[in-house]
Amino acid sequence: MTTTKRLGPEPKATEDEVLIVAECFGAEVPTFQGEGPSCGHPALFIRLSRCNLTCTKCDTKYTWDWCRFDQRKESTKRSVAGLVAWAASSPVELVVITGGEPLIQQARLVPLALGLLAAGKRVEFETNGTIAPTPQLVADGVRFNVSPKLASFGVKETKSIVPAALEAFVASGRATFKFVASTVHDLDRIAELADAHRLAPVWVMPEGTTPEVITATTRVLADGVAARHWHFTTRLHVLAFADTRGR
Ligand SMILES: Nc1nc2[nH]cc(C(=O)O)c2c(=O)[nH]1
Ligand code: SF4
Ligand SMILES: [Mg+2]
Repeated sequence: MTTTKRLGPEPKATEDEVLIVAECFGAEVPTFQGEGPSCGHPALFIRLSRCNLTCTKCDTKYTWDWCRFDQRKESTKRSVAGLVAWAASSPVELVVITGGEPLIQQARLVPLALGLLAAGKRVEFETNGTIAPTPQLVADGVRFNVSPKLASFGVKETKSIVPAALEAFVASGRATFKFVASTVHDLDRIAELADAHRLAPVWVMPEGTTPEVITATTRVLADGVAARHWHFTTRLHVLAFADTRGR
């Protein structure tokens, strides 16, 4: 086989091959997947900009709240090829694609996910569960951590709970449902939603951006989660790295 040396710069990516990215991390300064079924696994992160919800308790408002943050400073266009090359240059196997809400850019995520899989990675999406995944995105090696937002998270459930999208995630066979909770009352609401939409497996994660709040909330929630035979996850990056941006 002959190889052709490319002369000059990389060809410019077309709009179809470009994603709006808030930040990529985990390669230069290593970290773990801090949440959910892969908690504790070494991971790379691609955080996409933009969200279709406006939760008051959101901890990544720099992906969508342009009253507080400068959109031009907080987002960059990155080519799919460049993102795959970035991930491929690291030995870390798991790539977490988060946001914001990553599935807003779903069409362009298909080549990204397929490129990452071809490079030997596995892929987890952190999604709010309001946008159904297309069949092309539901590939072997891809998982969805679906995090439907409760009213107590500061969003109207008429916006955050989209039954058809939740049903599509259930049907994918590749989703876990990871609810952020602060109180035992939140657990009752999670049970109602899980029953109504047949969501399984259910994971509960304590809300909080400090180790103190996470520990206190873990103690509030643990008995109720255990009694329902649900799964529990902490937020390891908050405990380990004090919720530093880029960890
Ligand atoms: N270490 C680490 N793990 C994470 N898992 C989900 C994250 C997110 O922001 O979606 C996240 C994050 O921001 N950092
Ligand atoms: S869905 Fe997630 S990223 Fe979007 S506003 Fe709510 S917490 Fe923030
Ligand atoms: Mg986070």
